[in-house]
Amino acid sequence: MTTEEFAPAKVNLALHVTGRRPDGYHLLDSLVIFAGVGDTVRVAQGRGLTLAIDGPMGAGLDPSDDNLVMRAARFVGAAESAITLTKRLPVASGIGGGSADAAATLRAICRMTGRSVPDATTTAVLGADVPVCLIGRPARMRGTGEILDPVPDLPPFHMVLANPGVSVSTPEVFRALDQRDNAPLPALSGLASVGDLSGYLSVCRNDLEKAARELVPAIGDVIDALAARPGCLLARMSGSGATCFGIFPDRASADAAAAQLSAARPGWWVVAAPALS
Ligand SMILES: C[C@](O)(CO)[C@H](O)COP(=O)(O)OP(=O)(O)OC[C@H]1O[C@@H](n2ccc(N)nc2=O)[C@H](O)[C@@H]1O
Ligand SMILES: Nc1ncnc2c1ncn2[C@@H]1O[C@H](COP(=O)(O)OP(=O)(O)OP(=O)(O)O)[C@@H](O)[C@H]1O
Repeated sequence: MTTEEFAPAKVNLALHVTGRRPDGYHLLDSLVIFAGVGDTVRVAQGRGLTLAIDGPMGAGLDPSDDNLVMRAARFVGAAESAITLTKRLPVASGIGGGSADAAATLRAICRMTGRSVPDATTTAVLGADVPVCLIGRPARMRGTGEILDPVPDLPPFHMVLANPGVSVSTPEVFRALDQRDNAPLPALSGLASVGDLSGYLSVCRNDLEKAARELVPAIGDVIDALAARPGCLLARMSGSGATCFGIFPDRASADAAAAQLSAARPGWWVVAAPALS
């Protein structure tokens, strides 16, 4: 028997840094959604616990015991599992690929073995983004990532995700912040249309963007290039970067923008994808 789970990209539509704990971890207030592009985790019965990695973004990723897939498998006590990760999301790029893979692994192994999926909060030991990835639905994420609240239904919309091909170290970005006590997100309500959503987001921020742009100036080029595409309602960085997203009202405008951007910037990773509801 083989079981397969999709590991969708996580997108922080807004990310406010509201404080810092004594242990150095930051308090966040973030509107998180998922995109219809991601990695795949396949689990089959195996001898021992093994991991193989393929896919267009798999080359630089080590299938060792430290891989988040292996850590997640051990977390739920998997012993006899042959896991294959098909990596399509760029590594260390602000869209939570490793966390999404960990969450998909937890779901796949629990389904296969009949165990119940762990409570999301307990999975924060695997990484701050793992709980929200395990929930896998739009959420308001607070604390250091473990406080998750559902959000009112969001309107359908499409995104273009773009990454300049430079990996970014999350701890380095947090360390470089010059302000850590920003206001929380405004109340989430009245987001019936994509215009309402982009209006709401335009008064929010990604508080990691300034520090990330100082470390990786190409992030500014990506945001400018997305914002210049016809139909783009808002462009912003996700997570700690360097992937940025543009919001588009429909699939046709997102597909056209992605095609234009890929042609203009052949070295970038560019993809159009719907927001998952
Ligand atoms: C930036 C976000 O992607 C937003 O969704 C997450 O907060 C980061 O999630 P993640 O990559 O799963 O993060 P982890 O692997 O747990 O942490 C990497 C490092 O980021 C810093 N970190 C992470 C989360 C957080 N709330 N405060 C932090 O200061 C810590 O230095 C930590 O050592
Ligand atoms: N399965 C995996 N996929 C990606 N990265 C992994 C994986 N396992 C371990 N890692 C390591 O985790 C680190 C973060 O990678 P990831 O792609 O999750 O970053 P990210 O997209 O910036 O995450 P976030 O948005 O949560 O900050 C990298 O240094 C990478 O080597």
